Amino acid sequence: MHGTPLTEEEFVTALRGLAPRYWGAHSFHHRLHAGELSRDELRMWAANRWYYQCVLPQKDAAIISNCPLPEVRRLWVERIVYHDGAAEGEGGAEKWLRLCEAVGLTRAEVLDQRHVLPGVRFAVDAYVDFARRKPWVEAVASGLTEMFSGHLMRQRVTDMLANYDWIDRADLAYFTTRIEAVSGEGKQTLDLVVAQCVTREQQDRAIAALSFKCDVLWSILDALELAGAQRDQR
Ligand SMILES: O=C(O)c1cc(C(=O)O)c2c(n1)C(=O)C(=O)c1cc(C(=O)O)[nH]c1-2
Repeated sequence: MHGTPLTEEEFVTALRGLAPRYWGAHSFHHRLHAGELSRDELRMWAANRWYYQCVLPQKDAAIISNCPLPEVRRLWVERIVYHDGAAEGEGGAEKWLRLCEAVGLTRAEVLDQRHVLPGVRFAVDAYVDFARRKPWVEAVASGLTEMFSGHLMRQRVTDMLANYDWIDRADLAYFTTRIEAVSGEGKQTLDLVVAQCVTREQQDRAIAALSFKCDVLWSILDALELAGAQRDQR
């Protein structure tokens, strides 16, 4: 049963209301920010998050392939170029690889995904699968976690520089660059979702999509936390 549509303000408030379920609140992120991760845990975090980073262009390509609107496809293609770069050795993915190297991983061991945990693979694959199967607006709405990520990434840069004295600002270029991009992208995504979701059913589906994405991100960190605890017991 779907009732009367929410006003724009109510809809945005409902979306933002999911903030407590965002991965910024996860204990693994708390430990990461507080400087409590061992070097090995930091390496596992970077190598596993690589899997998320490297499928993002496929997720965005799935949105494009399901979207009949040229004006949206034109916007969305920029996200693919952002991560993949306009040429070899450029783009977000390359910056993530440099962060991996800064925490002590070789490129080869990141690229062959040997450290990717089953739970992380499951969660990330579910995100791509969601974008392939669901109507494009829902897939776009699932990316609204970016509304919450700017603040978290800013905090991460400050905290990691303060709490891991062997990490330099240059090592965190992925985040410092991303912070700029995310404020624009987050607003663009929100405007698009608000414009497209005008019935209560569409609004409810968008809220459910964002809730699903919060679960995806949370599951990534659950898997990392559990793997760390299991290593400690050995
Ligand atoms: O560092 C973070 O906490 C964080 C979170 C998120 C997010 O909330 O999904 C993204 C990113 N970073 C990010 O760098 C990024 O490129 C990105 C793309 C997307 C997406 O769903 O399309 N989320 C995120």
